[in-house]
Amino acid sequence: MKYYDAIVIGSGQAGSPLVKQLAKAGKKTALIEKRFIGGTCVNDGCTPTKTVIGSAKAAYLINHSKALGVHVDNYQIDMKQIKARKDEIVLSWRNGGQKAIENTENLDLVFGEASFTGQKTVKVKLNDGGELDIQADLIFINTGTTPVIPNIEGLQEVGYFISTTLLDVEYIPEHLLVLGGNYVGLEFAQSFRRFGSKITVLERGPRLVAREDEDISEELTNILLAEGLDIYANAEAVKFERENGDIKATIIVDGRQKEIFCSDILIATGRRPLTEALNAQVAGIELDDRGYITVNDRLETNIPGIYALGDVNGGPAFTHIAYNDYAIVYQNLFEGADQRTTGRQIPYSMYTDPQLGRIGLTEKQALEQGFNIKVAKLPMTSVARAIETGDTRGVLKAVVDADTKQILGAAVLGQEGGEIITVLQMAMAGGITYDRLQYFIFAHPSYSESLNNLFMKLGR
Ligand SMILES: Cc1cc2nc3c(=O)[nH]c(=O)nc-3n(C[C@H](O)[C@H](O)[C@H](O)COP(=O)(O)OP(=O)(O)OC[C@H]3O[C@@H](n4cnc5c(N)ncnc54)[C@H](O)[C@@H]3O)c2cc1C
Ligand SMILES: NC(=O)c1ccc[n+]([C@@H]2O[C@H](COP(=O)([O-])OP(=O)(O)OC[C@H]3O[C@@H](n4cnc5c(N)ncnc54)[C@H](O)[C@@H]3O)[C@@H](O)[C@H]2O)c1
Repeated sequence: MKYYDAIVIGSGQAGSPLVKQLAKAGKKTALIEKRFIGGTCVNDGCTPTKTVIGSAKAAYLINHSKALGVHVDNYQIDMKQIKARKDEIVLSWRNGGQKAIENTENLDLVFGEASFTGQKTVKVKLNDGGELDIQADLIFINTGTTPVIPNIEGLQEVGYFISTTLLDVEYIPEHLLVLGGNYVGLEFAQSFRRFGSKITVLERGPRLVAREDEDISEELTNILLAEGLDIYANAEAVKFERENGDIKATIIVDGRQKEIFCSDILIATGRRPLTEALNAQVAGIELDDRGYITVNDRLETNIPGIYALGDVNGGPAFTHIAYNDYAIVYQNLFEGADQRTTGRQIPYSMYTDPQLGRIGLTEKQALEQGFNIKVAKLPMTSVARAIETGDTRGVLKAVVDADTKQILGAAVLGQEGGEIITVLQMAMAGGITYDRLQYFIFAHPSYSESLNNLFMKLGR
């Protein structure tokens, strides 16, 4: 048995910064990672998808440059080059992260799969053979999630992509059937449409991005339809089979059966926590009924000294939230702070093009919570910067408290939506009321300047 002060399981977006700080604080620390440094975000998620989305955007711009007086006769999509560029960027992040960890004193990096053997003891099945038994008083679990694969007749036989494997294709799928109409499904669907694939999206729920307000979902759906995607809501695949080299999908849309022929399938139907291998029950760690680790608002499990950070604790599954989990735990343990997850802001941005930036409450949530609200909306066609740049797709929407004038939430579907939402997030954090933003000085011509006109819609 080897003794440490701290063990971190998983080098995701919380574990990687945490191990360096633990070691710096003088704790003898072990980081156990079964795959790659950087976890999902660096290797399978944010970094590679946003790199591929960058290539897809270039294709879109070429296709739409004529309206700006720029005529391009010919262009080719080189999937091998797109993949190579993605690999290079991912590797540079992964290797840079690994080097920083290896160069940290007091920190052992162990490649292998960790599982609990007792309350504070862990066995590591080493990737290059053998096992290692370790023990520590402080244990931090940051094992993340993995895709959920629906149990559909014939799916295993015909084969399918998940987000990780689709990132490695070196050809353009002829007709990609995408199951799931949310973040993963839509970012990939739009990108591959721009590379030249025919795309069909099946969403089981009543509409795309169903957590958003209906008007935002509809606006985004119309943008994607205009790019040539076929979209079915209230839709599920019930059977797959091979027929003459194609995949025949039997689907049910609005209760009616239909057949679709496609060449490839992407499963983007959500993710589940990576807790099975952990053997958490041996340590007495409580999981919820979906397998997520239960934590309090300081991210500690029911076992004192064992924490769960990032996607695996069932909080909002975003990199910046995993990072904030790290910040909360670190500040509480080493800076004497009392940081909690309760009430923290949850911004996010979906990287369709245009992006959908979001912060705070939707209109529906604000009404459900009993606020007396006013809603402001401004189409991107009224935004000077968008008109001048040549892309007026989308809309800005803000929900405010009519009594206190506080901003309760906002959605920005438009160019730089993910950046504009940050301006609103800071206004919300600083308690800047909407009436002050009506005459706030923003640089001209910027997208953020449109916030003047957005809030003017609410009157003085
Ligand atoms: C396609 C895709 C695109 C995404 N894009 C975005 C985006 O644009 N913006 C955003 O904010 N979020 C995005 N996300 C979500 C984001 O990637 C995750 O929220 C983030 O990576 C969460 O990190 P984490 O720290 O919880 O764990 P992860 O990053 O998932 O890391 C967990 C690590 O633990 C390791 N591990 C698991 N079990 C064990 C074990 N038993 N022993 C040892 N090691 C183990 C895994 O190998 C992994 O390296 C995306 C996700 C996907 C799938
Ligand atoms: N830009 C970003 O921040 C970003 C990008 C990608 C992923 N992510 C994160 O990754 C996580 C996973 O994303 P995701 O899109 O895979 O999951 P998700 O849970 O967000 O969406 C899955 C969608 O699939 C639908 N669905 C489920 N089963 C289905 C079926 N059998 N047939 C058709 N539709 C079905 C659901 O109704 C839902 O709309 C998200 O929680 C998100 O936080 C974030």
